Amino acid sequence: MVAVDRGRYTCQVGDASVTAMRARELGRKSVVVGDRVALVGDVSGAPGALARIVRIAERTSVLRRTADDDDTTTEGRIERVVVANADQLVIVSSLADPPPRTGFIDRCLVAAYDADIDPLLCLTKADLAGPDAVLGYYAELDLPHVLCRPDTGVDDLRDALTGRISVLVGHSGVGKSTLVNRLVPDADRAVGAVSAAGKGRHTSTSAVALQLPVDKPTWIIDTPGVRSFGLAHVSAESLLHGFPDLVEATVDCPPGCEHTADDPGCALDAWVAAGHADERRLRSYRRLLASRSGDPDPEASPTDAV
Ligand SMILES: Nc1nc2c(ncn2[C@@H]2O[C@H](COP(=O)(O)OP(=O)(O)OP(=O)(O)O)[C@@H](O)[C@H]2O)c(=O)[nH]1
Ligand SMILES: [Zn+2]
Repeated sequence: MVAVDRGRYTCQVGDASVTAMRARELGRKSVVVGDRVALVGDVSGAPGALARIVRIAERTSVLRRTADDDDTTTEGRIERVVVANADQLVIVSSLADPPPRTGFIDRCLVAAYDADIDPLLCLTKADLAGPDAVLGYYAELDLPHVLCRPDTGVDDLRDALTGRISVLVGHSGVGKSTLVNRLVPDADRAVGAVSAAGKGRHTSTSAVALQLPVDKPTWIIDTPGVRSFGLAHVSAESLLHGFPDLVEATVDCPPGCEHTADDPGCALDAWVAAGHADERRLRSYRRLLASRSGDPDPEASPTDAV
């Protein structure tokens, strides 16, 4: 399933784009972009033809987010499946305009590791600022990255995407639509101007899977609706696995240590003091830990940016 719009699902069957509705037998099961589905009815893709989705295949991966982990109401705690069956999460961050936000990248990394999806850091607007600050912050991680700028094309990114199903996430204005248009010239995603507030203008709306014109089956899933990655559904232990540069230290923590700044004897402080990991990574981890219990949104914190 490649797109959904007001209860109408678009499914790719060979070269045909088939419109389908949910069949009643699906019950309350959700169908999300990336799902492999079984269709019955008119699958010709002819104008006006309508098929029905009768079954959803077992998912190989599920990328989730909580709607908003600041919101402690039931609605705010609802866990949503963003995309099914992806094998790579492309975290798109601009190096300037808007400035990179490592807090957001860290959240995405947690979501990727939690879903067992490989992360790829895609740094855009390399013509405006260098990548050293961001790459320095992740120096202890084996994090693959690509740099994109207007004049050098997107060959490195295309190579990293080929043969995979990749989800693109990023704040508004980082240049995601620009990348998608260069990778899939037919996509025609709206490119907007960054607003004076640096927040970017919300120009694109619905998630969609697009096939890249390369020789292996290759998909990118653009998720313009995903503005943040609430992690309330991720356990404290899984959260720590989003910080592979810190996780090793915790074997020396006292039993029951929750690794907060208030935990006496938490081994993470000594680990960072000894120079094994960047102190800002520990602060970021503790902010995320706190955000899950309803404390102020760490993404709003100015210390979030490098
Ligand atoms: N200098 C520079 N500007 C870029 C680059 N890539 C994109 N831009 C500009 O950044 C602005 C935002 O680009 P978009 O592609 O619309 O960003 P987006 O992430 O899709 O934003 P939304 O559509 O709001 O989700 C546009 O004015 C682009 O022309 C780049 O590599 N360098
Ligand atoms: Zn600890």
